Amino acid sequence: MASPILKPPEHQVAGHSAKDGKLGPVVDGRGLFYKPLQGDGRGDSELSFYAAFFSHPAVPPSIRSFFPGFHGTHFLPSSDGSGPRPHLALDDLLAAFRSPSIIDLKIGACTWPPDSSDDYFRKCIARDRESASPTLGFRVSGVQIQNPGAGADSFWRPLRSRVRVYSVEETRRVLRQFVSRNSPSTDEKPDCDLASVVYGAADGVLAQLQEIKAWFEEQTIFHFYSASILLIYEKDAAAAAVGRSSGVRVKLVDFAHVVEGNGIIDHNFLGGLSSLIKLLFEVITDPEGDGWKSSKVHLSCNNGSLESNASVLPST
Ligand SMILES: Nc1ncnc2c1ncn2[C@@H]1O[C@H](COP(=O)(O)OP(=O)(O)OP(=O)(O)O)[C@@H](O)[C@H]1O
Ligand SMILES: O=P(O)(O)O[C@@H]1[C@H](O)[C@H](O)[C@@H](OP(=O)(O)O)[C@H](OP(=O)(O)O)[C@H]1O
Repeated sequence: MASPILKPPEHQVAGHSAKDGKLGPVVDGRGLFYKPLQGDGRGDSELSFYAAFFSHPAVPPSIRSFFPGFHGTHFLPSSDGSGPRPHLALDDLLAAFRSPSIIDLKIGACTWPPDSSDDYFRKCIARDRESASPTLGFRVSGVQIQNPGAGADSFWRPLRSRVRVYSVEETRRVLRQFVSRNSPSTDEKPDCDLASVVYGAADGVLAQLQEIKAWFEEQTIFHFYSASILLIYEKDAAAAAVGRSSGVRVKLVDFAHVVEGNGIIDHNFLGGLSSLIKLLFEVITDPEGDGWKSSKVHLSCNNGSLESNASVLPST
């Protein structure tokens, strides 16, 4: 069989990109996503995580299914032309989708593991403070939303430099735009028409997040700093899903900063996940988006604490 042609993924919404001669992931068009091992120990750390996670007897198969399948490392040419280097071979989570809407949500008020260097701590906290992470316990890292009015292959992709500094209000809004049929690129109020299917169906986002949360309420094996949850769905499939599977996928990615849990609950990830669940639930129960009130949130973090007076959580 001829070797597959490797190319940058068409639907990558965050992280390092192989476009423009830079180092980033490539796909083979046959179902695999190859992520180059990054330097500074990050690549080795992510590789160790995948090896430990998929061989750990205490991780239930149902939880493994929320992670990309791991197929070892492959020596492949680097997309930046720097020669062959090891790549993690992962399931291509987008392989089955033609026009996917995708959002990458970086989970945790705190994005740096304990024992990070001072430089790394400073880099992370500077980015976190520009974002909704300290307040919400998660932030949007990237998003693309299919724009139905403009054709199946037309997407709204806000600039990543804007997305990563989204305020709480902007985060709430994009979670509504994500499940709306009206155009995300206008000032129109998001109609949230697909929220009950995408977020609320029996096999939808909330049901899957609750399953993940139930595991995080018990597991003390790993602490997931700076990992992301990807939400992926196809608008046409969701619109036609009445009584059938919504086809929505929830996946965890990006494990360069996972550390051992040492018998302690991952409060940082669990807190962000709970906050995300609450906001998504609000989209279903309050599609008009009126039930919000101002409250003060205080989230403790490695090396410090963060406080905010912003309007944050939905009233209950
Ligand atoms: N297995 C996968 N299949 C398909 N797409 C993926 C997969 N893993 C990641 N992606 C895409 O690549 C993006 C970046 O992934 P990831 O966070 O792992 O990369 P990264 O370069 O380590 O990111 P960062 O710079 O934020 O640490 C995700 O937002 C998603 O769009
Ligand atoms: O969210 P953005 O805007 O995509 O920014 C990136 C994000 O913060 C990553 O988590 C970080 O990698 P690490 O988590 O591994 O530090 C990366 O650093 P890098 O550019 O130094 O790789 C940033 O560029």
